[in-house]
Amino acid sequence: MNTEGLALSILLKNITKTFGSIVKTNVLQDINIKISDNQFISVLGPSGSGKSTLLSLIGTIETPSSGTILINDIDTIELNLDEIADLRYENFGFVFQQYHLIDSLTALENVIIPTLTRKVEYEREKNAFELLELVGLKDQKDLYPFQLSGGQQQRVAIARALITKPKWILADEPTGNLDSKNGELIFNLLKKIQQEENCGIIMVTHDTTLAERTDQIIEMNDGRIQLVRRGKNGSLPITHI
Ligand SMILES: Nc1ncnc2c1ncn2[C@@H]1O[C@H](COP(=O)(O)OP(=O)(O)OP(=O)(O)O)[C@@H](O)[C@H]1O
Repeated sequence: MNTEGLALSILLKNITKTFGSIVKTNVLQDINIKISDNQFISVLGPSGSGKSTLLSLIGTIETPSSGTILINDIDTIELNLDEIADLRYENFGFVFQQYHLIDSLTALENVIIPTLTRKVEYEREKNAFELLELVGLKDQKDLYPFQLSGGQQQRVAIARALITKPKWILADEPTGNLDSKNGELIFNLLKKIQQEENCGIIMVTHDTTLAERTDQIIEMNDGRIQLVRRGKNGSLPITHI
């Protein structure tokens, strides 16, 4: 595999994930993957194949049962909980199928939320407003989630994921609750973010047509990576090792 010239930021080596102590369920096995910076990657596979678990492991929300995860050459196993939280904050923004906005806060306030426990060098409100502008919602900044459509709520959630200036957006079925028009809009927004904000995207999806439009597709089945292949326009190195 030729990854010369590309910064490698995520490496998963010999990963397994088992849930349960008495009744054990092997959810992921033999996961070996290298991901270079700033790619748009989709994860496809049947329900229960382990896509969300893989995303949670990459985002350091879950820990592997065995194997190694390196993020920017840092072995996550070596880190304590505070260090993991810092690494997660600096590298990952999360977007979910259900938007998980706080009902009692405005769009702008929802975007600011992830920064509140942190010291930041930028002006929170100004930055949040600029991100709402980026996702096309500056005029809706003072609206509450119930006043926004599903697609608009997902755009707020994407702005919220970007406020920490992450290196990666990890999106778990971001278009899963949306009709095809809004799904297309969210996909195009993620593509724009990849291109303009210098941010990689890893997106779990059931939508094969959208997946084909990403740089690389990781196909999963039964807890294993079956295939890693380029999307239709992808020209980047394959990441399966
Ligand atoms: N915390 C947990 N405890 C026990 N089993 C779990 C846990 N999380 C996931 N699983 C099991 O792991 C398997 C993979 O789940 P996962 O959500 O990763 O699959 P998925 O491919 O994302 O599925 P879907 O497309 O339906 O969201 C499933 O059988 C699920 O029941």
